[in-house]
Amino acid sequence: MSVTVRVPAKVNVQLAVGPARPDGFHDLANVFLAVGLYDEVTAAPADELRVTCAGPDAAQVPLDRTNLAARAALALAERHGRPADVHLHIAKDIPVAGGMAGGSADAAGALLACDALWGTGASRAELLDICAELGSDVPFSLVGGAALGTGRGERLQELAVGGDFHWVFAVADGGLSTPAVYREFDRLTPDAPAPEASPALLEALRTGDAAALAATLSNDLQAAALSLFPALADTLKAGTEAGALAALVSGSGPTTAFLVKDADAAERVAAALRASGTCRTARPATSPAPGAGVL
Ligand SMILES: C[C@](O)(CO)[C@H](O)COP(=O)(O)OP(=O)(O)OC[C@H]1O[C@@H](n2ccc(N)nc2=O)[C@H](O)[C@@H]1O
Ligand SMILES: Nc1ncnc2c1ncn2[C@@H]1O[C@H](COP(=O)(O)OP(=O)(O)OP(=O)(O)O)[C@@H](O)[C@H]1O
Repeated sequence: MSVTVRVPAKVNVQLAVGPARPDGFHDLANVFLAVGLYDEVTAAPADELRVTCAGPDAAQVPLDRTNLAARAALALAERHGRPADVHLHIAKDIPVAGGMAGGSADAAGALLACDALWGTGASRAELLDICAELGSDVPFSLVGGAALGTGRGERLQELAVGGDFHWVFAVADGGLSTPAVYREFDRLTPDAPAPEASPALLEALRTGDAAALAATLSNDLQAAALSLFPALADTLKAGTEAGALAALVSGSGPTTAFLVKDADAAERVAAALRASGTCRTARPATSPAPGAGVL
């Protein structure tokens, strides 16, 4: 018997970042939107904890206990006083170290898959609690849809979305370390104001208005990501020239996100980005996508 869970990637349509806190994290107003690029995590009984991974970026994924999926299984097992005797297989389609919460998706997926496999019966509140311990983005990977994350991004308020949005994601050659991008933000922004969600952006999500969303997208980490990975400016320019409504760095990058009018525009912009030579590949996807779910 095995259990497979599908989990979406995310893009941050607003990422407002405050000053560094005493614990090293930053307070955020983080508007998450789940997008239809997915990892699948399968949990099956095994003699001991084992992780395998397949997919184009699999070589960059650690298979030891530092893997976020393994950490999720260990955290659930420990709380319930049982061994983490499970084989976790990750079918990886979300870019690694790309700012799309791929590791977080695998953590949320492993948690849900182990809960079902082991019959743990953890409540939603307990699962969300474990998610928050594992990482700031992990609760959103479980919930999906759209949500405003406050605190370090782990305290979620679900948001209504009035329609589908179409995107293209340009996958960069290489990754960026999330802590390094936050450190660069601190260096570039010595007097960051307290973060606040944009009412105009929340309204654009609520009405499903792509043009209004395009006018309100923002990412306070973008300048830091560009400072560490200057070639991203060429990718942003290529997508904009190809007709995207708006372009921004996804979270801590280096994946870049292009909001487009419809599915046809997504195919056109993706083709232009691939031909531009400014990214490794370009992937169309729609949002919102559902959160982690057993298949
Ligand atoms: C950039 C985003 O992806 C936007 O959603 C997230 O803020 C990052 O979330 P994540 O990868 O789950 O991050 P965590 O695993 O919780 O933290 C990794 C590191 O990122 C930095 N970090 C993360 C979240 C936050 N609110 N402030 C931070 O400064 C810290 O240096 C932390 O040590
Ligand atoms: N299951 C996992 N999948 C991918 N990377 C993992 C996983 N577990 C641990 N890692 C490590 O975490 C690092 C960041 O990977 P991840 O793909 O989660 O980055 P990210 O998408 O930029 O994260 P975020 O958007 O949440 O900041 C990788 O370089 C890898 O070493």
